[in-house]
Formats: sequence, structure tokens, C-alpha cells
Amino acid sequence: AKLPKEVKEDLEDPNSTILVGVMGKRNLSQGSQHQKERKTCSGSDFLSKENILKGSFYANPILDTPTTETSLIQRYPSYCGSNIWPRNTLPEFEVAFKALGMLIFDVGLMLAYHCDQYVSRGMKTRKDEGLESILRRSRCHKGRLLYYFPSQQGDPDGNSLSSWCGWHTDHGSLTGLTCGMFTKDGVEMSCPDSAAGLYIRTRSDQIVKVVFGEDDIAYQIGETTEILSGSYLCATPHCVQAPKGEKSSGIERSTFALFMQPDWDEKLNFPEEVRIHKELIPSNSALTFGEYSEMLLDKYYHQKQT
Ligand SMILES: O=C(O)CCC(=O)C(=O)O
Ligand SMILES: [Fe+2]
Repeated sequence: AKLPKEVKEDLEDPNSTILVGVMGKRNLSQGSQHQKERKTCSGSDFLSKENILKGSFYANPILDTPTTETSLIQRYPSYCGSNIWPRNTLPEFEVAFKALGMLIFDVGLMLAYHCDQYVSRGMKTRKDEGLESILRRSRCHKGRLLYYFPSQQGDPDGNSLSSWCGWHTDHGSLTGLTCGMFTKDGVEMSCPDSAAGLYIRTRSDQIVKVVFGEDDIAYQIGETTEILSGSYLCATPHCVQAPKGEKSSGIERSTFALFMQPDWDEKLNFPEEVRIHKELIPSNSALTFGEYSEMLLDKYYHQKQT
């Protein structure tokens, strides 16, 4: 977020305004003056080009060039586009991003194995259709470095739980998260408001603050896992609360998320009964994850128009 404007401009991908390189440039270059606008995270952020409360940097930590096929890059720019790294200005950044992303990926695969074990107790699935296999062969995992700008005093939503990032579920299979790091003018500090941070809603409808340490990784279930597991696993609704009170003025938050998701080419065998995005999922037919994501993008786009 603190890089010069020209460097950030070089990191933008003109073809993919989302999910590759830097996004939220207006934020990054203009500070927090646009804070009253949309407050979304991924899931829906994935769809919102105007994300004003935070800036993001996206890259695939596993593969720099997921494919060289032009038609695929055109059709799915956010999944198939090549990574863009600030190699001259921040040479150590790429190494650190990939190391963290790979670690979260490797641990995520172990978790996926246990998810498969759990789901197999209630549902018949072929081994190569399990979460672990799907994620292991995917070329479209996405790492996201997130930077939340200091929240504005007097924001009408300032008291809500979702003042930094609205309630949503992530679109993919599993999301691995590091704990949020709070800073003021770039200097790390503990957050003066202990209520600030990530919240989830549990299966029994309780709102819980997620507390975990800096050496821990937290995983959330995404919508695609809920659908493919016949709802044995449920997507985790979550939001992020900004710190409140005078002492919290100028406090920023940074974190890293790895969105683990099926390959664009992966045929998803949807169960008969699905609870979310029912209208998009045709019965008795399979869509690829790429096709399914396109339909979802279209759904959100039309919702935004109305
Ligand atoms: O900032 C966080 O801890 C969560 C971010 C998030 O929900 C997302 O990027 O989808
Ligand atoms: Fe999220």
C-alpha cells in the first residue's frame, strides 16, 4: 500500500481488473476518502470493481503462468492470467508470498483429506472427486494480500460488526487465513479495540469472534465445498469489524488469504439437492468450475444493476 503510485500502476493487470496484481488502486493512492462506498470482500468482491475500503494484491502462489492458451486467458482472465510481481522495487516480496501461500496450501490439503473423510460418512463420493484430489490438481488457487484503510470516524456503519468488510461467504472451496496484523502509519501495534477483527456465524447461528495467533492458520469453508458435499459441510459466513473509538484512529489492518478452488476445467458433479445458487445449477448436468464462476459473476452483475 505504501509503494509509489507508478509502481502500483505497473502491478495492475489491464485485462483482469480483479484477482491478478493490484486492485483497489483508488484506495491505495487516495487513502481513505472513499470509505462510505461499497464494503465487500471476496465472494462478492470478486465481483465488485469498486472496492473502496481496502486494497488488494492477488497472485497465484503455486503457478506463475497457469496456462499460455490465449483463448483461456481471455475467457477466464482472473484464473488464467499470469502473475505480476514488483520484482525491481520489492524483490523479496514474491519469495515471501509464494512461501506463505504454499504453506497454507499444503496444510489446506491435509485439512481437505479430513473433510473428505467426514463427508464420506454421509455421502458416496469417488476418490478422485473428493476435495483433496480436486484441490491438488487445480491450477487456479489465488493468494490475496489485503490492506484495510483506517476507518473514518463518523461513518454511519461505524458501529456495525461488518464495518470493514460486509457479511459474505467465499466462493471457492477452502480459504486459509493468517491472523490480521494491525498497524498505524505502517508501524505494527496491538489494536486498541479488542472487538475489531474477523467474525463468523456458526452453524447454530452464533456470532463468534475468531481469535488465533500469528503462527496459526485459520480455514473457512467456501460455497463450492458446501454445494459439492451435499451440505454436509457448510460455507462459513464471515465479516470484519473495524476498530472503534478515538484511540483507534489511523489503525490499518493487513492479512493474507489463500482461496483454494477447483481448476477452471474441473467438471463439478452437483448433487440433486443444493441449498445455495440453486437457480444457477442445472439438474442432471455438470458444469466446469470456470463455467459456474461465469454464471455467478453474471448473477451478481445483474443484481448490482437492479
Ligand atoms: O480480512 C479477513 O480476515 C478476511 C478476508 C476475507 O473475508 C476475504 O478476503 O474474503
Ligand atoms: Fe471472505
